[in-house]
Amino acid sequence: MSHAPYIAVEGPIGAGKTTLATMLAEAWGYPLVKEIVEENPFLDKFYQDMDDWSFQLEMFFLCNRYKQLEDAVIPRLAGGQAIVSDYHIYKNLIFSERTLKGVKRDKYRHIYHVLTDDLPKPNVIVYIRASLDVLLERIAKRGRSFEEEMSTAYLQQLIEDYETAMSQLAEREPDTIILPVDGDAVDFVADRSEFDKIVARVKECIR
Ligand SMILES: Nc1ncnc2c1ncn2[C@@H]1O[C@H](COP(=O)(O)OP(=O)(O)OP(=O)(O)O)[C@@H](O)[C@H]1O
Ligand SMILES: Nc1nc(=O)c2ncn([C@H]3C[C@H](O)[C@@H](CO)O3)c2[nH]1
Repeated sequence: MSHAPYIAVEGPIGAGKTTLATMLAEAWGYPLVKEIVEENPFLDKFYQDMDDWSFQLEMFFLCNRYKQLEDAVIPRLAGGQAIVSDYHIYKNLIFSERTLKGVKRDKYRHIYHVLTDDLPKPNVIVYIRASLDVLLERIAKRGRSFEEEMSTAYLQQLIEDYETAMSQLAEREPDTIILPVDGDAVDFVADRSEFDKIVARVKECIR
């Protein structure tokens, strides 16, 4: 491994990333880098009018995640210490390729690569896959008001975008191991033994 364990959890909206990343960080006593959601000033506007607000939202997420990497991830890895994150910065590109068009997409791609190409990459991405029905149920259960505006078609598209993006990432970054978890069948919240199996699989990757 090129640096200390850096474990990211990924998957489409509501898959359980924060839940699993929190459990993993607690199990190992590693710090957790968590996505900023409630303080995001553009999310509710974005869900009301995606075309109008997508560039602002994508730039906000990108700058925010870049800052978290700069402040929390890079210094920790430089000190030889492990960290868990409930996202991989690559998700910015998964979303932006879907939400942006034309000149704004080109500009965003450029800024994304300038900012992220030399950042440390996770050793492992735990990729939670889940079906549309399960995601819809979890999003509804969580009850964030701005997500009530989210269309089913958008969520279905993101499920497919994640599948494509994860296989492209596996080819482009062979040093990052992608561990798929079946989020429909594996309930790591209710069943501790399922969580323990995920822990064991991640451990295998970071030995
Ligand atoms: N395995 C699971 N079984 C049942 N409920 C779950 C499971 N994992 C997560 N949940 C619940 O589903 C909801 C969404 O989970 P969570 O917030 O962890 O998802 P997320 O992937 O981080 O979402 P987002 O993409 O919005 O950041 C929460 O209410 C959480 O308690
Ligand atoms: N457009 C867009 N780009 C992103 O990079 C991104 N990251 C997360 N999200 C949305 C999903 C949840 O509603 C909520 C919390 O994850 O924010 C995003 N939306």
